[in-house]
Amino acid sequence: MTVRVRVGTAYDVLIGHDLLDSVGDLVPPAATRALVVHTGRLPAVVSVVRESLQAKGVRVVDGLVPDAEAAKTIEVAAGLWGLLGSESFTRTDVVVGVGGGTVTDLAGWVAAAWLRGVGFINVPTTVLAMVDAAVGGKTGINTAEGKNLVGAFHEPLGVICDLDVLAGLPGADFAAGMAEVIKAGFIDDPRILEILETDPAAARQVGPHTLELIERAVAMKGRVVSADLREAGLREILNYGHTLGHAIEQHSAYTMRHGEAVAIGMVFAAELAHRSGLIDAALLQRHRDILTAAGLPTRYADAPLDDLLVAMGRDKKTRGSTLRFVVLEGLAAPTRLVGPSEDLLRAAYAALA
Ligand SMILES: NC(=O)c1ccc[n+]([C@@H]2O[C@H](COP(=O)([O-])OP(=O)(O)OC[C@H]3O[C@@H](n4cnc5c(N)ncnc54)[C@H](O)[C@@H]3O)[C@@H](O)[C@H]2O)c1
Ligand SMILES: O=C(O)C(=O)C[C@@H](O)[C@H](O)[C@H](O)COP(=O)(O)O
Ligand SMILES: [Zn+2]
Repeated sequence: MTVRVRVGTAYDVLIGHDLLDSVGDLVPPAATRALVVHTGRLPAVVSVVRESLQAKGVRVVDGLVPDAEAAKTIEVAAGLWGLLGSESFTRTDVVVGVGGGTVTDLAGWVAAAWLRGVGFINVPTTVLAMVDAAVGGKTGINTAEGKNLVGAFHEPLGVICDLDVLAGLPGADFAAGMAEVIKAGFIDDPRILEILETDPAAARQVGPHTLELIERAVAMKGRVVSADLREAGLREILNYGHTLGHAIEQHSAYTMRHGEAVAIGMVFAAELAHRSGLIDAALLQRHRDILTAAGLPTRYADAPLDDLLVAMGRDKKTRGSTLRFVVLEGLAAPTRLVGPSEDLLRAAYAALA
């Protein structure tokens, strides 16, 4: 069964099996070249994508990039722009990102900036990229000062989520992707939480609930970004857990997975909300229970809060020197906590130790 989630009126996210050879169908008829951005770690996947593009008469250029967060740098992006230049890519040509969220973020940004914007297609190969990174049009890279500080909103032409590729995904990466699915559960779709509470193994490996969990998370993200692509307001809810999460990722020099850092960040946000009288102890504990059952971290004490506050000062939700957190005022009821006191921040952080 293939599920199709329409995002806005612009594009579809396809979720199912045996979908890789349909990537070529997303290429606009005028395209003659495609840059396939990938890490070299999934040769069988890239080979099917390449053949699918070639079958449409498109010449494929290989854009090999480093694995994981090392791909999201200006140097790597510049290398790909060099390739696009030497291969004379025009505005009708396309970029295809095949990989995890780091690859789709990079590929999207390279496409967003090339000739001020060419088309790109995402072929996410991790749970995280399928449910979140490849969908919604946030593209970008990191700088030395922080996470995703340079980028653009640039929507893909389409997204192909072939669940077959998840068979070889390490358990820790599977669970890290589920952190974003759990995020979707807390901010919008409690059915996700019920599924994971009934079947905790679903957060760690492919199983009978994988399709439904991915579909629910994509549908939620699709609804939100369709209403607020450029994050004027509503879209901020997708940042639940990310204010502290991004700071922790950066502090770990990106040795901690994005989803793991977001898991800790969600517990921090829940602590802030509980200590502000917005949520009860049971909802706070539900965060810890579901994330722990998924094999995700909920404790953290590896950095002085003062260091993390510097990074949080560069969070995109910050206004001037005022930190703004997405918090819950109930299950599936996100709101904002604006300018929490230093005492509150320190107490919530201490509770993570
Ligand atoms: N743009 C957005 O809206 C958005 C949303 C969420 C996260 N992100 C970004 O996504 C990134 C994290 O993505 P990620 O968790 O996919 O990390 P990742 O891209 O680093 O992939 C994780 C690991 O899985 C490996 N891998 C990928 N597919 C595989 C497969 N099918 N089988 C075996 N191994 C495979 C990769 O080689 C890598 O080592 C972060 O940079 C984060 O900021 C962006
Ligand atoms: O799509 C969004 O909007 C999100 O916030 C989704 C997040 O899961 C994702 O990690 C995103 O890249 C964070 O964006 P940023 O604007 O905080 O860099
Ligand atoms: Zn995220």
